[in-house]
Amino acid sequence: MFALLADVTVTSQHGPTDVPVQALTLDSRQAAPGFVFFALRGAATDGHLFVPKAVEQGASVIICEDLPAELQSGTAYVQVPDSGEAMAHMAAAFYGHPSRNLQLIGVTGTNGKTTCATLLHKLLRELGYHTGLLSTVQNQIDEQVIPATHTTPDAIRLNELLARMVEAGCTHACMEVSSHAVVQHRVTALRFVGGIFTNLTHDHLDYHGTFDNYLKAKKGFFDRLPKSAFALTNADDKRGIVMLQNTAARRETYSLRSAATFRGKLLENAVHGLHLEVDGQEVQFRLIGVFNAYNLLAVYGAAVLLGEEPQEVLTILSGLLSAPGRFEPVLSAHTHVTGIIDYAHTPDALENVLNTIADIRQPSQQVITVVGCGGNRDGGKRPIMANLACQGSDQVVLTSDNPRFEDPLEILRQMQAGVKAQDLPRVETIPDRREAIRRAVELAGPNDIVLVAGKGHETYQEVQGVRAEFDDKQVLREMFELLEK
Ligand SMILES: CC(=O)N[C@H]1[C@@H](OP(=O)(O)OP(=O)(O)OC[C@H]2O[C@@H](n3ccc(=O)[nH]c3=O)[C@H](O)[C@@H]2O)O[C@H](CO)[C@@H](O)[C@@H]1O[C@H](C)C(=O)N[C@@H](C)C(=O)N[C@H](CCC(=O)O)C(=O)O
Ligand SMILES: Nc1ncnc2c1ncn2[C@@H]1O[C@H](COP(=O)(O)OP(=O)(O)OP(=O)(O)O)[C@@H](O)[C@H]1O
Ligand SMILES: N[C@H](CCC[C@H](N)C(=O)O)C(=O)O
Ligand SMILES: [Mg+2]
Repeated sequence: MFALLADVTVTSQHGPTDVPVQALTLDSRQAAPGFVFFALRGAATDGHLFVPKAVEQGASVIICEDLPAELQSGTAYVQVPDSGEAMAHMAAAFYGHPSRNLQLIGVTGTNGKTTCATLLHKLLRELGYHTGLLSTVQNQIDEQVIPATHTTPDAIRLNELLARMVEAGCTHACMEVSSHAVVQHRVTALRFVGGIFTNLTHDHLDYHGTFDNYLKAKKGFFDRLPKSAFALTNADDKRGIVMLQNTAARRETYSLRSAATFRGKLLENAVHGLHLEVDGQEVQFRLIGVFNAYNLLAVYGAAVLLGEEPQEVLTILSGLLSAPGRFEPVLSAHTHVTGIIDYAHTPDALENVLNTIADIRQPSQQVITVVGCGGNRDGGKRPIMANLACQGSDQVVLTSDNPRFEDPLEILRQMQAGVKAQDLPRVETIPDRREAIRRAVELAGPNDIVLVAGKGHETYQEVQGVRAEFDDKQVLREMFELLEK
C-alpha cells in the first residue's frame, strides 16, 4: 500500500500500514477485503456517507478527506486533501503507470473530440502501430472493441484500460479528455506526449456553472502537460490561444485562416468530400463539412508532431471515413432521400452541421431536421438549438433525446420557447422519437434531406434511468422502407 501512496499528499494515516491491495473502487457497493475504497464528494451524493458500508463489506483501506468519527481496528484510513486526486495517483501506480509506456495523446474541446481521437487511432493503425482508443463511442485495443460508458472513464477504469493496451503491445493511445474528466482528476496522473484542442462553445454549463469555469476546466488539461509534450491548438477558435497560455508544453497551432504550424485552406466542401490545401499540397478527403477540415488538420498536425511522415499521413487521411454517427449518411433506395445521422447535441455542432448541409445541398432539396435536447443536462441549450434548427431547415420536428429524469414535455416546451413566431408553421413537436423520425420521412419529398441530430452512434433512449433500445440509423432505415412501399 505504501508504494501506491508515493505521489499522494497525505494529511494523516491510521491503522495498519502493510495492507496488501488487490483492487481499487470508488463505489462502496463493490468494496470487499483487499479493496481500497475512495470516498469521493460527488454531484449527487458524498462518498464519505458510504465509508461505514465499505468497511462493513471488508474494505481494507479507506481514502477520505474527512475521517469518520469512529475508526475500525484492522482497517487502514488515509486522510488526504483531495480524494479524487489521490485516486488518480494511486490508480496510476496500481496499474504500473501505463501511460508512461505509451505515446498518449489527449483531445479536448466542446466538439470534435471523438472525431479527432478516432481518426488519429485509425491513422496510427494504418501506419502499422498497435494503438488504443478511449472515446465516447467505444474503447478499442487495436480492433478489439470494449464498450464505453463515459467519454473519459474514471481514473481506475482509465488506468486499467491503458494497462491492457500496454499488455497487448500498444505503442500509442488516443483519448478524449472531457471537461468533467479534468475537474474530477480522471486524467491527473497520466503522462501525455501531446494534447489537441478543438474548440470551445456552449455546453455543460449545468455542471460547470459559468462559461469561464468551463474554459478553465479545459485549460487545466494543457496547464498540466509536461514540457516534453506538444500542445496543438486551433488558432481560429476564439479561445485557442488562451488554452495554451500557461502550458509548459511546446505550443503548436493549426488554422484554415492564417499562418500556423499546420496551415490548411478550404478549396471545396462538397457532397463527395472536402478538397483542401494542406501545407501547400492539394488533397481530396472523404469527410464532409468545414468542421471536419479542422478535425483533419488537427489529426494531421498531431501525427506530424509524433514524427510521422507528412506525405504518408495525408495519403492515409484522405481515405478515412468519419467516426460512427458523425455526419453519417443513410440513403433511401427508392425516393433518393438523403438521411444524415449526426451527434450534434450542442448549438455550435447543430449550426455547423446545418451549414454543411446548406453548402452541399442542391437548391431544390428541402431540409427536414429532427432534433431534441437531453434531460438533466444544460437547459440553456434548448431554445437556442430549436431556433438554429429552424434557421437551417425548411421543416423541423422537435422530439425527445434521452429525457433521463426530466419531463420530456417540459424539455420540449423549453425548446419551443426558442422558436420565432414566424417559424411556428414549419415546426411540429412529436415527443416520441420514432414517430418524429417517421413524420420527417413523410414530410420529405424525393431527393430531400432528413437530418436526425443529437444521438449519433447512441443505441438507446434513456428515460427514468432505463435505457430502451433506440438507434436513429436503424429507425430511419425502417421508416424509409415503411413509407416507400
Ligand atoms: C456528473 C458526473 O460527472 N458524475 C460522475 C461522477 O459521479 P458523481 O460524483 O456525481 O457521483 P455521486 O452519485 O454524487 O456519488 C458520489 C460518490 O459516492 C459513491 N457512492 C454512491 C452510492 C453508494 O451507494 N455508494 C457509493 O460509494 C459513488 O460511487 C461516488 O464515488 O463520478 C462517477 C464516477 O467517475 C461517474 O460515473 C459520474 O458520471 C455520471 C454517470 C455522468 O453522467 N457523467 C457525465 C455527465 C460525464 O461524466 N460526462 C463526461 C463528458 C461528456 C462529453 O461531453 O463528452 C464524460 O466524460 O463522459
Ligand atoms: N471540429 C468541430 N467543430 C465543431 N463541430 C464539430 C466538430 N467536429 C464535429 N462536430 C460536430 O459535433 C458533433 C460531435 O462530434 P464529436 O462526437 O466528434 O465531438 P465530441 O467532442 O466527442 O462530443 P462529446 O463531448 O459528446 O463526446 C458532430 O456530430 C458534429 O456535428
Ligand atoms: N456527452 C454528452 C452527450 C449528449 C448526447 C445527447 N444525446 C444527450 O443525451 O444529451 C453528455 O453526456 O452531455
Ligand atoms: Mg466524444
